[in-house]
Amino acid sequence: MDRIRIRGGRPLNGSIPIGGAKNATLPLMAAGLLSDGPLVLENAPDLADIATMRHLLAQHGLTVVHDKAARTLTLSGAATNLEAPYDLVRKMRASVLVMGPLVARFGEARVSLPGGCAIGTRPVDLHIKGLEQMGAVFDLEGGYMHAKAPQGLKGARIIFPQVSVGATENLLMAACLADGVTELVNAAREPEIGDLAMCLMRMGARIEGIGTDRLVVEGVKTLGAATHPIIPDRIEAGTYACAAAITGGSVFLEGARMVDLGAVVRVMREAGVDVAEEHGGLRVTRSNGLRGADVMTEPFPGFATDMQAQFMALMCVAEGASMITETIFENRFMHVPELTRMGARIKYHGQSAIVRGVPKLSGAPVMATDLRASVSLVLAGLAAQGETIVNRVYHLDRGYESIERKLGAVGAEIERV
Ligand SMILES: CC(=O)N[C@H]1[C@@H](OP(=O)(O)OP(=O)(O)OC[C@H]2O[C@@H](n3ccc(=O)[nH]c3=O)[C@H](O)[C@@H]2O)O[C@H](CO)[C@@H](O)[C@@H]1O
Ligand SMILES: C=C(OP(=O)(O)O)C(=O)O
Repeated sequence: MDRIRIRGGRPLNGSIPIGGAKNATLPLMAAGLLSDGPLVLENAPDLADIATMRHLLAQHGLTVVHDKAARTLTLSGAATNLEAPYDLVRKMRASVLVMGPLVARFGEARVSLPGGCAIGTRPVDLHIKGLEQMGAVFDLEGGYMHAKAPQGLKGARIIFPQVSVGATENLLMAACLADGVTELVNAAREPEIGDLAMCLMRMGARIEGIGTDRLVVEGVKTLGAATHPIIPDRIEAGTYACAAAITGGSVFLEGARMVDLGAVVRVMREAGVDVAEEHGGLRVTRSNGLRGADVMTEPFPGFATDMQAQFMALMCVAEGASMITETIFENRFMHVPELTRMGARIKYHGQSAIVRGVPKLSGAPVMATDLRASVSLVLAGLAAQGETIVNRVYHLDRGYESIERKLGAVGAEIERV
């Protein structure tokens, strides 16, 4: 059951529930290492990455209970093993988020270096440099980062030379238990960071500047129990917004919030898609033709790199040309050759792609190497004439819960085969 078959050409109409954000849940789970808990995370999605993080934390010694019916994750206990093994870290890069909490609370961590991945080299130097500034000493041995801070971490002024979501999260968590004040300058402002900060505050942390690029954290001795609702997944919402738009339908995205979508809504409107706030969610409707629109990926509130592939699929059937520039990751156009196999006209050079819209795509067997590239092929398949088979569905299961059920419920002809 690792392929999805789609027969395209049906406009989507109805309502799609948006789950808790994968990219908020993963750091929130890592925050469970900072206290004995219990930390109760509400609105938890059921995704492969969440299961991987659960395994990682369990092998550190935490008790992690995922009540899928109640959609809660409950984390409790203290870490007894300070090593994050290669086998789990290579499966999911966000595993590196255990490093800050482990060093801050236990004075030591041994975390496998994640290595590169399909979308770029993705080094973790900013995580390491920040922790070093806070007094940790690093050794690299056998592919592992071994960090030690036997006297605990100390507050520091850390100026990020480049915006990094993961490094901001790791250092924010570490700073909560450091001695003194930590200032994170040029911090990432993604909604998932605000969500993490809110949860840490509920656990007893002292943080100022939430939602800005300067976070100031006054370390405390211990953190405690908390219950925290996870924010809705803005990338899942944006993806289904593209599904409504590419099929010429009208879909209500239950739970989605305009404020989290940043530039994505502005660009979709420029492309001729109507996005409106309604009670409890967003309605996305496309009644007329799509127009080409240019985008450049940027840190939040700019256009999210995690929406680039989906927007490109949309632009494949727009009238006119669109220029799509990827500035965050150096290799995030792996969907281009696959979209081309479906009849798209795309040329790319370096970090920019020109998409010239065509009236129709045609279904084909396709495969992709990462999560968002895979879902862009599902979107193209929904609009294409004939049958599309998307292979390697395990990529989709990392970030989209019940994708075939959610799309099927609004009229798509889609099944797992
Ligand atoms: C689990 C999670 O939340 N993943 C998201 C997170 O990934 P992640 O946290 O890995 O992404 P970053 O924001 O750290 O990466 C941004 C850029 O900075 C570079 N960099 C990062 C750290 C570092 O130490 N050195 C360095 O050079 C990266 O290679 C990349 O080019 O933010 C990305 C950018 O919005 C999203 O695409 C991912 O979906
Ligand atoms: C790139 C992504 O995730 P990760 O950082 O976990 O690889 C993503 O969610 O699109």
